Amino acid sequence: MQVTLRVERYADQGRCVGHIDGQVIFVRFALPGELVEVSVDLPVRAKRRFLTGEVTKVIEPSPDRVEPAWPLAGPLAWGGGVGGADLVHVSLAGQLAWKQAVVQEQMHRLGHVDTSVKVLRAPGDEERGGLYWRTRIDLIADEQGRPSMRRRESHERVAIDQMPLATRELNDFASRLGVWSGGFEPNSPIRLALPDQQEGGVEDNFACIVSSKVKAGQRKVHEQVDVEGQTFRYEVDATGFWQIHRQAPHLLATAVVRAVKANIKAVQAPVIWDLYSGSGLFTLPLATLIAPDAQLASIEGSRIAVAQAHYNTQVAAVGKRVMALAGDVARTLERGLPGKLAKPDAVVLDPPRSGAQAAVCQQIARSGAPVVVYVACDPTSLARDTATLVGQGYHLSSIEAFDIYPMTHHVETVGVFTK
Ligand SMILES: C[S@@+](CC[C@H](N)C(=O)[O-])C[C@H]1O[C@@H](n2cnc3c(N)ncnc32)[C@H](O)[C@@H]1O
Repeated sequence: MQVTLRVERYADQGRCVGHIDGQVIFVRFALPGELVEVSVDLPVRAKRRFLTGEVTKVIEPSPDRVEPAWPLAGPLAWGGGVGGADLVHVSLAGQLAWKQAVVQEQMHRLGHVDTSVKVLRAPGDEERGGLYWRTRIDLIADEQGRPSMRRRESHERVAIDQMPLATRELNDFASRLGVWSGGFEPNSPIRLALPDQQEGGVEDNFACIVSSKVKAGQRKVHEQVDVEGQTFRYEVDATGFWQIHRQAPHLLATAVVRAVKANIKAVQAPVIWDLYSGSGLFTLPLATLIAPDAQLASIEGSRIAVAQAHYNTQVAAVGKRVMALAGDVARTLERGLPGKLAKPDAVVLDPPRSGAQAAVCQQIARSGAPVVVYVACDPTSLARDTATLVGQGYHLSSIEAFDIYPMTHHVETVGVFTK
């Protein structure tokens, strides 16, 4: 079914909201204020509270609308439908405005906090037009063994010979390896990882992993992150979690260290928790830059990541001050941490998209930590957890957001809570 409607405002998941015959519709590739023609999706269930659909024609465009820089990622009706770039029709300034509006709205609606959030663009993204930022990509071999991406709303796979969200170096590296020419076993998952170019880097510092097997490079890649004038080095499993934007590790680790430093000035030997700590991106600078006698407990669910965090802290000569624990955060905190570590002066947490959720927020509050630095990749989860933390006596003392996922609706937010 095709309908014409006036788009009203931003909604979640990169969609905007409108109405047809009094019924709510969430529209992909739209912008507020536009008059658009929309193809309404076939209903998944007979009884629906709302409809979904996608723009097929723009009759009155928003000033924020641009031609998709990567047409394959644009609307299906224009030959797109591929590839995780749901804001590819929005100018870079418009993307920041969109993300700011969504974070503020979610904090207001679910967090019950009115706040003004500035969304910062990562250095270099403006010049690159919001493209060429991923240091990791995941593809899947199609039936002919070529690297491909799935077309939305279908089982069709579209063979690709470049990935414009990946850095130019990663695209070139894939060309040199012959990745774009195919030859893979159909349906194999392909992961490519290439750390951002760094001086004095390690030889063969890349990974091409196909169906969990290393086809080229190494399973462990080496990352360098500059934080407050110091360079930190990490060994990271190429199949595991690492911030994907080339600038994200630097931006987030800097924001976290500054927030902790600013809030625990007077404490001589602070105790810090780093929850959902991955391979230790924040653990290393926190252990090094906050105070010479700081003690840290990091908690992470992936055993491989914990082994790497352990290795990374040993190499950085802070291993004695860090207890790297493997396990579920809620269960580990329930069991309790030993001695001084039980009473943190600051808690840093960087949970997955679902957030920390009420139980962990309550455990943090029970620990008595006066400062909580919350790194969130989903504003909805952050807003829900904000409501819990505020209910436990914290207030949101600052919030900033980073556009480390240009061309997509995703946004990273760092909230600092104090009591
Ligand atoms: C967003 S990542 C952050 C990692 C790290 N702070 C970084 O920036 O590299 C979230 C991490 O939480 C871990 N994780 C997810 N659920 C968990 C849980 N319930 N308990 C412990 N760790 C968990 C994941 O394995 C992942 O490494």
